[in-house]
Amino acid sequence: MTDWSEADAVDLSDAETFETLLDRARTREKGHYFDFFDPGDELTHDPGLVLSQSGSEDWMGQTLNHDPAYWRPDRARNQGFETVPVHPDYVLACVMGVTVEDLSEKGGYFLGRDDVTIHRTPTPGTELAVTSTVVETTASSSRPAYGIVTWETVGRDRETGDRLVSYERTNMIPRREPTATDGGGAVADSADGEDTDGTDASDRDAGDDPNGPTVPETLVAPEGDYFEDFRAALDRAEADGAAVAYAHERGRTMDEALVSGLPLSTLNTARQHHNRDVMADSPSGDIVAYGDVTRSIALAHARSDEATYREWRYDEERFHDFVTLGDTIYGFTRVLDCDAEVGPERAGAVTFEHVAYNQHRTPVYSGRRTALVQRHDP
Ligand SMILES: C/C(=C\C(=O)SCCNC(=O)CCNC(=O)[C@H](O)C(C)(C)COP(=O)(O)OP(=O)(O)OC[C@H]1O[C@@H](n2cnc3c(N)ncnc32)[C@H](O)[C@@H]1OP(=O)(O)O)C(=O)O
Repeated sequence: MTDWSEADAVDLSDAETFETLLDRARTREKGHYFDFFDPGDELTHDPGLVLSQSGSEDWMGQTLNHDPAYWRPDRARNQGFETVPVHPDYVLACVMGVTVEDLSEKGGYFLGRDDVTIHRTPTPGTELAVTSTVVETTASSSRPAYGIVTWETVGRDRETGDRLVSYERTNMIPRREPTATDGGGAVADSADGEDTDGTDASDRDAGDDPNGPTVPETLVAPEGDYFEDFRAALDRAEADGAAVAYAHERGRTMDEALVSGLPLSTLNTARQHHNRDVMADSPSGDIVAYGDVTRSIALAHARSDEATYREWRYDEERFHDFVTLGDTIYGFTRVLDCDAEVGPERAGAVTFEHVAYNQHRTPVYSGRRTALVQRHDP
């Protein structure tokens, strides 16, 4: 009888032999199907990840988050940090990155995130301890091949146990037994970047169309980057029946470093970001950007037009469409509220709605953000 453990018993370099072997082999799968998750289940995410200055700097450089408080000791101290901290977008992306293997590596898409709180801004060298609890599992009525799962995730400092960030996140997760009626066609339609009605958004003037969307006639932009500038703009807009909303000039085209490099640096193992072979056959037709990268770029565009003091809270974050290699991400901001009573003397809270949109003017992300913004004269 052949001893198959003998090194020479099979020629693995012969293509035909190898293909036959592959056909017979069981694939040891990664990740979990929808059916695995039950409300109340708790999961501890084992990959330890140590937040690093180089990781944070790479994230900030690539996403255009160039706030000097996260690069320079003098500017960090000036903003109330003891030493240069790691950037909150990097922390959030790392906390979520290490959950992917347990929660969403099987596939499906990151749909949204709510109730995101930045509890502390850690320093380089902080080791993460991340846990998740299944909050809700629901069937998808439009996509029988998928279910929708919401988890609550908390990222802590492993040494002190202090909470760093917490949030609720929702993904579409494939079922073990997919049906033939997966609505992939609808996705393919939107993935090509065309509007579904076949028109270019720039051709439409909502104000002239009685059936068009309701939008304010006038949009006001703040005159400067400080808390008082945002408050003055809101006052001006209220007096004129206008809204405070503006676009940011910068754009960032999605390259390999952003689409595959940054998620992998957070230990995010979602195939969507790095396996072009599998993704060629998926609704998006190619690898897609990590939602946290897309979002961070849009927020960076907004922060470049704002004297940010601290990141604080985010809510109603939604990912509306795929972002693939070569897409360019721009940012648009609406100012919702200014609260002078919150925060330290030198800053006030401003609540924004930010949109990331692509070169076809299609929104790919939207979310609310409350940040502390510096005052002119504390
Ligand atoms: C991390 C990570 C992965 C990633 O980062 S992937 C990159 C970021 N995400 C994306 O690129 C997805 C972008 N979104 C889309 O392309 C479309 O939304 C999508 C996924 C194709 C779905 O399109 P639909 O038009 O079918 O979308 P619907 O709005 O109808 O949603 C489908 C069902 O989901 C429910 N739903 C949507 N958002 C939420 C939410 N926040 N909370 C709860 N449920 C939500 C929606 O109600 C629909 O339900 P039905 O019962 O009607 O099916 C990683 O791997 O973790």
